[in-house]
Amino acid sequence: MESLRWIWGYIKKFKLRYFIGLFLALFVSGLNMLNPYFAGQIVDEVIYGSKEDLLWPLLGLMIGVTVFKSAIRYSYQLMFESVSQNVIHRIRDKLYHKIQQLDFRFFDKTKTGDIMARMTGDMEAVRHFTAWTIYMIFENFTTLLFAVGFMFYIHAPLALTLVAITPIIGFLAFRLSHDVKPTFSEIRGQFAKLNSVVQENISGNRVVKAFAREDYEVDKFSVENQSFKDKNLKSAKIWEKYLPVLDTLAGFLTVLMILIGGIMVIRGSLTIGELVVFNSLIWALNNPMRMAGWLINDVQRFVASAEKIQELLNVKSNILTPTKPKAINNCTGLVEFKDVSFSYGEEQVLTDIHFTAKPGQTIALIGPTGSGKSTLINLLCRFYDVDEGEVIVSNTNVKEWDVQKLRENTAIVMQDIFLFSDTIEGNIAYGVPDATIEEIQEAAKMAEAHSFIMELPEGYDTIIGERGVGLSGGQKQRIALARALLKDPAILILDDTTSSVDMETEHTIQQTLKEFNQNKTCFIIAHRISSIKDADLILVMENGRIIERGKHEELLMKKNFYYNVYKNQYGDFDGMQHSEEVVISGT
Ligand SMILES: Nc1ncnc2c1ncn2[C@@H]1O[C@H](COP(=O)(O)OP(=O)(O)OP(=O)(O)O)[C@@H](O)[C@H]1O
Repeated sequence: MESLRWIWGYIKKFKLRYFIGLFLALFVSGLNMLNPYFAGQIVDEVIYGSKEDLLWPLLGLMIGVTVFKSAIRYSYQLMFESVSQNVIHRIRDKLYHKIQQLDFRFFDKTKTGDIMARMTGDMEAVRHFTAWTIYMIFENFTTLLFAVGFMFYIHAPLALTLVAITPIIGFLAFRLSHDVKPTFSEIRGQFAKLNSVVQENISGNRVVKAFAREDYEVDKFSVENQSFKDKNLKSAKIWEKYLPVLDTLAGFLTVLMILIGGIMVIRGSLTIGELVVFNSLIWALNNPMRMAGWLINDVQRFVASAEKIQELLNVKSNILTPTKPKAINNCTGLVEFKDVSFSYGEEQVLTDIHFTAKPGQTIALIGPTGSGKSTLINLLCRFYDVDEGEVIVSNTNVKEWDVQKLRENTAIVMQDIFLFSDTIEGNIAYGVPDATIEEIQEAAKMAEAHSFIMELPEGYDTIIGERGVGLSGGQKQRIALARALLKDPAILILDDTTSSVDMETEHTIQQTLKEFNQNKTCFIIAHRISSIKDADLILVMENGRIIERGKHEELLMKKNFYYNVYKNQYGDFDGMQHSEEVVISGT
């Protein structure tokens, strides 16, 4: 019922068309009574009444009714199809819009394949229900009502005998509906799993091949595929139990009608013509019985899919713009972390983080993998909310910002670079769609990407494959950097952005960035000392805490974690020599 109410919310925008369709279906149900009536007239009046001149007009009427009925049926089928396409178009739009609003936590725990299953298979089940199932139920039901009414009008006792069987059918239909429903939920769930396996396999196909794990992947798929088959068969077994009974009852109805009707004809209480009418109308009783099983399946499939779609539509994002966000016209780039603690789940990932980054400063984050560097940045962009403390940007808590504005003022080059299957120009201009080609080229030059782009056969018009297939790791990083620089943000965040770029190119990029960042706040996460040594403030992180802070020289003097990293990267001799120089210059 809930699912019906939900789909009605979408259908009602097109209710005029839908009701005209239903009215036409009702009209056709009524027309369905005419040919049996004419057939009865041919028997009683033409054959037994010897009114041969009525034969051709009656046959003509029968042909006319058939053609007319087909034309009307075709037009209302088109109406239902058009409403269903409009409905599904709106739901798909809404779902896509919803997906854009959902936060990182949702994507952390939801598989892409699951979302894809809702956008495709579940949508199709809803479309089928709106376009076909509803009118089929209505058409079958109204035809049955007309037929029963007509039968009672012709011969009430015979009609009553035939109708007496319907409670059994009603009971069976109810049982089938009840038994089959959970299996459809299972099927939809399994379909989502199957989709996830396929999606992950395609996304990770290079890893699969590199590790020669094709057989393992095939086995993994087979397990899910088998389970999908089993769940479908389990569902089929349930309706296979009921469908033959419904079918037999439908057949039994014909036998019953011939038997009792025949006796009545012999006894003279029914004319042969009336028996012919009953015989022609019996399909209107039979058909709904035969269809009941299939239609119930369709309804339950729709309910399972509608529930899945509603579930996604009802997910609430935790990261929302407040009802009255603070109006910040000029983001200064001042960033303050005040005693920030954070966890993704049970385990604390950041503890007591505090620091201030002034406009124009470069803040570097270094530390072992998993120490919380990227997480800290995630809080700055409000991809997640802090558990304790405050993240303040431009003197305003990030929770008071309009989320979109906050992100417009930050540009991030993520560790896991994602490029769209679009031209290089389109990828660089992603954040600034109306940028001129000169501005795009300028950003590419700053990111040291211009020269390699120009060497490509189609330059900036080169279409890069999904996720940037066709480019080297360093090239992808430079395009992602250009994309961020083009935004000209108040806060620039580079998460391991030059890790795949050679030292020389990295050095050139750094020099360019120094000029570019003069009045911006820049965060650099890196593992290479060379990437961060010129930073105004280096935060050394371990286990979610800042364990050292200061400038390069100050940290070397501390001879602690940072010093050891430096020693490892530059070698003992050079490290010692350099640190001595530093100590000397620091004294
Ligand atoms: N989305 C997430 N859900 C749950 N745990 C996460 C998530 N992202 C990171 N973590 C965990 O949080 C901790 C910090 O991860 P984070 O990515 O911030 O580290 P990092 O210092 O940036 O590491 P690296 O240098 O390898 O990029 C790790 O233990 C990681 O497993």
